[in-house]
Amino acid sequence: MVKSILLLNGPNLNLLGTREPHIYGHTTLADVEANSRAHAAKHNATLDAFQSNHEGALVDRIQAARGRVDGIIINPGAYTHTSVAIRDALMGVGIPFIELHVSNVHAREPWRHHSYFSDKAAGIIVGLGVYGYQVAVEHVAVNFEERVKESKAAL
Ligand SMILES: O=C1C[C@@](O)(C(=O)O)C[C@@H](O)[C@@H]1O
Repeated sequence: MVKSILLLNGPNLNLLGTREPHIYGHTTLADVEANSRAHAAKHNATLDAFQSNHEGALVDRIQAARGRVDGIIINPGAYTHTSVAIRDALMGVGIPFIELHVSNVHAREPWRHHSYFSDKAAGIIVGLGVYGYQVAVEHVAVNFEERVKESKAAL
């Protein structure tokens, strides 16, 4: 059973709800996190949420999840397009993850089209607005069982 989910949000996602609402909508990060927790609970899973504007803090949080977390949902924000360090951290802990973007990055500036995460993600959710977080939680809680077994066997 998937018991423990970690939800990570990168830089500027603390401004959800007020930041460029025509792109990111009006829902706050606090609401996203509460809703994600509630959906995890429906599947008897716990969800920890962490947001940081600092790359190293996100790396530290991923490392601390090793052996404790079954699946990660990450919106790396702008680090999507730059961060080898966060990619390496995810690879290093071997925890399966979903990459998520509130906006459709592929319909935006060309430099948002490249991600350091997509080729390693179990799945990618883009452009569903904050509803994507709910989809990601449901998917991890219900469908990550096999991946969790594989990642635990590899530890
Ligand atoms: O900060 C963000 C948010 C984002 O990850 C999204 O959720 O759509 C897309 C990124 O390009 C951007 O830098």
